[in-house]
Amino acid sequence: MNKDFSLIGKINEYTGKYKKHFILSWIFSAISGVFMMMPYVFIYFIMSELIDFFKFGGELNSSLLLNYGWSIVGITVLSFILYFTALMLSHTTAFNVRKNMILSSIEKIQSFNMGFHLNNTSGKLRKIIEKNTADTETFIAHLLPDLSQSFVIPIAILILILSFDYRLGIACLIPILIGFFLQFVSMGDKKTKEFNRLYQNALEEMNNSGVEYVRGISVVKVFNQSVYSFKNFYKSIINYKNFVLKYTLNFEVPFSLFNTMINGIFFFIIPTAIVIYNLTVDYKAFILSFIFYIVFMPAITTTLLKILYIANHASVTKESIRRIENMLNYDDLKYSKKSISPKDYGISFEDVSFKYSKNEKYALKNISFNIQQGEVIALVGPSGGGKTTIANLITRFYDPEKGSIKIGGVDVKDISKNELMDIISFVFQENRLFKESIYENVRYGKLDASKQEIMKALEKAQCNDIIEKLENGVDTVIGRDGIYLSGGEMQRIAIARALLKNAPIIILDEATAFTDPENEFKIKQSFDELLKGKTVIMIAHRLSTIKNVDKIYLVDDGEIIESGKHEELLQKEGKYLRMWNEFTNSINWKFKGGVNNA
Ligand SMILES: Nc1ncnc2c1ncn2[C@@H]1O[C@H](COP(=O)(O)OP(=O)(O)OP(=O)(O)O)[C@@H](O)[C@H]1O
Repeated sequence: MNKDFSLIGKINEYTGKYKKHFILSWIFSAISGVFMMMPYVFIYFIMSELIDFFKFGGELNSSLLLNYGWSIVGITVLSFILYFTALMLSHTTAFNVRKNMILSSIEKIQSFNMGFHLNNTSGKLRKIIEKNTADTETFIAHLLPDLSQSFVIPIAILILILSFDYRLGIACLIPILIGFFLQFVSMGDKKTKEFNRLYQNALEEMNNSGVEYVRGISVVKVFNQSVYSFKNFYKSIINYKNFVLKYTLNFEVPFSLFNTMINGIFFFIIPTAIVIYNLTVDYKAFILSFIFYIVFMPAITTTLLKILYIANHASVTKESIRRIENMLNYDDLKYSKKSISPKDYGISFEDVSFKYSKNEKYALKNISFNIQQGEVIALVGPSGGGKTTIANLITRFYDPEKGSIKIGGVDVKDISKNELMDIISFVFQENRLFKESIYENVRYGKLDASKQEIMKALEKAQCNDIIEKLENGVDTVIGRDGIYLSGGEMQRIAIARALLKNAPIIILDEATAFTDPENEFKIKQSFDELLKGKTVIMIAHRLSTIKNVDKIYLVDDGEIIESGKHEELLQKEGKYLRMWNEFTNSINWKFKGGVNNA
């Protein structure tokens, strides 16, 4: 979203049922702003009485003065009460706007396909949502009431300064206008917007690399490094510092001039007063006005500085909202309305080409292959060859640029999102378990599963030994009270979840990558259960695990360069044979070293 938008209009979109609070906060604050100016009028009347008394003598009308005094107290108290109410209302609005922004962002993010999530880490998304909604909340809570005052008070000031003595009023206006002109020239709306954009970029970069740094702290510690060695983080801190410093120094002269101008109203008003004094005949009116302007000056200066402060924050908030909306402006995959159910669970790739982004090379080039329902196939090949990409396309984490992917003869684009997710189970390289009980973690596979079904899945996935050693059994919360599971144990829980889901298509991505021999044996047993009668796509590096599959596809540089059964591929004496030899050599090498994990 690069179009300009109205900040108030945008905030209003998120107020929900708190729209009334939002409007009332504005009204109360505006009235309070007008009331804040009124004591100056009474001060003028008091001064008028005093000048008459000192000049002409006679009796001082003390009851009138007392009335004026009490009026000042009353109006000031009323103004405070109104402002306080406005702040209460603006705070309630702010909390709710933030809540609505977070909820709608999460709802939208959740609906995006996995491609979005693979390219945007959860840490990055969290930072964007948290920081920008916090900026918006602060603005609404603390500055929104002042924003309405910044419209009303200048008008009130203008009326006041021009109505007592317009000549002195103009003398006041000259430095104000010069000050704002200087400020506008040096820091116009466009420049402020650009500054805020660059500032937030620098801040975001520093935050993101900070998260990366914290995540990699174990490496930093093991290698006895410091923050200086973590180049990205260090660079982003220096970048941020340089940017802010350079920009601040840019405004050293214009901002000092602005400040001097609006604080230097006396410099204009005193010479004007001297000239008018020599011309005027009504000395009382003149002296009265002059004293009034002297008393009123600080109110003008404070208000003007406040307006500048609000304008700056409004620009920051606008940029914050723009960032959230840009993130949510993701071009998600389109799902067909017709939604056809596949006839069976065979998978075919027909001349599929794909690249992750326009400027990158093709990750897959004209790939075609067929997997029959119930077949177990394996994708092997060098790192970066395109194995995971094939799996990502079946689940529609992305759509191919060319060609089509079909399940049971139906293009995956024509299968509804829910059905596609229901018919495929994905066992990832790193299986994420939620910070919940083992029972709940497995239940995510099928939300309406009975306890019996869940326990059965755990048993089939060879998880009994894990549950037995934990005091609270299946109710043990993983990640709490120092209870953590090993990679292999987490994998078995994830397999139990997949078993419970009982999807007809299973994709295993490097499923045995992190396991020790004992765990691997158990995992193999649980796999046998999981894979029974299913269409299976295995992505594997350890060739020993896929020797018996129905068909092996060797994917290299985005192409299938060899395919067939293990024996057939060996006979071809091509790349697969070389990989197999390297694999068996590595086993022998490990044997010599006395360790064999293959
Ligand atoms: N999210 C992504 N964005 C951009 N490029 C990507 C992304 N994921 C993979 N690639 C690129 O696509 C190509 C294929 O990667 P892919 O992960 O499919 O290979 P792989 O065979 O599964 O590798 P490995 O065995 O190391 O997991 C590589 O060049 C990789 O750099």
